[in-house]
Amino acid sequence: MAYGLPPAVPAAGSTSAVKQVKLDRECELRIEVGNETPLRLRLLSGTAEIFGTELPPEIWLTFPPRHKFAVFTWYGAVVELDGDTETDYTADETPMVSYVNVHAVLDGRRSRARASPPESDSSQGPRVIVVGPIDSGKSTLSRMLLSWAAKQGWKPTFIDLDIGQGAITLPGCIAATPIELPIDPVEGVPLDMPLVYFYGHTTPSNNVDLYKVLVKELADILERQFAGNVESRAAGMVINTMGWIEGVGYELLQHAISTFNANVVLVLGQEKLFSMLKKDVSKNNPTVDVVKLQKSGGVVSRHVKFRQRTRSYRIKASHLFYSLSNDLSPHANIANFSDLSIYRIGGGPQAPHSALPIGAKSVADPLRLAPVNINRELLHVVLAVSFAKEPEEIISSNVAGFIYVTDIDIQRKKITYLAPSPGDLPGKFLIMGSLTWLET
Ligand SMILES: Nc1ncnc2c1ncn2[C@@H]1O[C@H](COP(=O)(O)OP(=O)(O)OP(=O)(O)O)[C@@H](O)[C@H]1O
Repeated sequence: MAYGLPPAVPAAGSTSAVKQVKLDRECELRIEVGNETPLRLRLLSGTAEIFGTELPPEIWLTFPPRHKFAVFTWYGAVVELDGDTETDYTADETPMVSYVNVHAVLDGRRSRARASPPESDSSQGPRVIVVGPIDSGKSTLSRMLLSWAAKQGWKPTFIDLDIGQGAITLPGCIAATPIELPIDPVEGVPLDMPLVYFYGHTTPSNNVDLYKVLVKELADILERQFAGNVESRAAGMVINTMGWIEGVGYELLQHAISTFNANVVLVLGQEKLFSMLKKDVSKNNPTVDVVKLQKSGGVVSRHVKFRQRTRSYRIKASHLFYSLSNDLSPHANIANFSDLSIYRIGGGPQAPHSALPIGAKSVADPLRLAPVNINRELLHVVLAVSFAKEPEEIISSNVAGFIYVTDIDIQRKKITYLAPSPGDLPGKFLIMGSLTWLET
């Protein structure tokens, strides 16, 4: 957690002043931190939580500019704020009681799973998938359910299928990680041991087949892990999804539900999606619970610009450089072109249209592996470092981390990149998508 120093005395003329807010039971303080400076907040008395994680008493937490969150209290609390906010207001109507009721049901199922014979089907805890349109609060609800479960000693697995935002790692990835402690309200999901697959684009329409293949790979590997781990099997999983719910987006939701064998579908904020899923999911498997939940009035809708900004912020902010070493300060490395084998997935045969027989259509193979020639186009591109030992394993392998190309010297055939640690990369094969990052 980002623990801060005691409050500084505000400078003369400063607009930020320390203020106290008293919250009655079951109320929340909704905050958008100002655009320029961080906000410090502490709990003075009572008890309160941020998205399921309890606040430590009297310790200042520092939230970065533009951060949006809520401090909720079940029994009443007084909090203190130090700094500028874009907005802060208290709400007494929240869906928190219905959310915690869902948690209680899941908790019961976890206990029953733990009490069942290890080999039996009933030893599988809840597999929850959270779905809904963009900005319906899916990530936030996933986070609460995970933190409440962790607080009670469970170690549920968090799976993030949202390639647009990427709560675990970079956008363009799908990932899973065990949650052993309530999620830090400032730092977010821990990056200790994520299992990451690189899709390489921020929308699934770039390559729907590849997206499905990677979801299946992730599900298969988790299934194997669960088979050997009674504790995580009983704790189950919480799956966060994309806000794309129409057309192919809907098909991908159904694909995720069946691939992960989800048995609880939580639908946030949309009646139509709920009734469609209730019909379609129950048809295939009547034992799946499809539950409608109210969207919180506090969820802040982020316009496209802000999304792009958070996306590049996330890429910048350490996630690009997470590595197994957990060293978050990037190192600049130089390699020869011949040292790196870069591949792209999909895109169809390279034969130009004119080379095909008249009337023939080029059949784009979405899973085709194509070697990439190093040229200036790679500048500012984010590449994933695959664990694959052979090129044929690239699609089915997870990734160790990412590098970011900062310079290409065509004459000397040298490539300069930022990586999480100095020295050799943990794998020889690199994957390129459409993910770039330009510091602005
Ligand atoms: N009760 C609340 N009070 C204040 N802010 C909130 C509240 N609930 C959620 N938010 C904020 O609203 C924003 C959107 O919420 P969230 O990320 O959960 O939505 P989402 O449905 O997952 O979005 P997406 O489809 O883009 O992934 C986040 O910045 C989150 O911190």
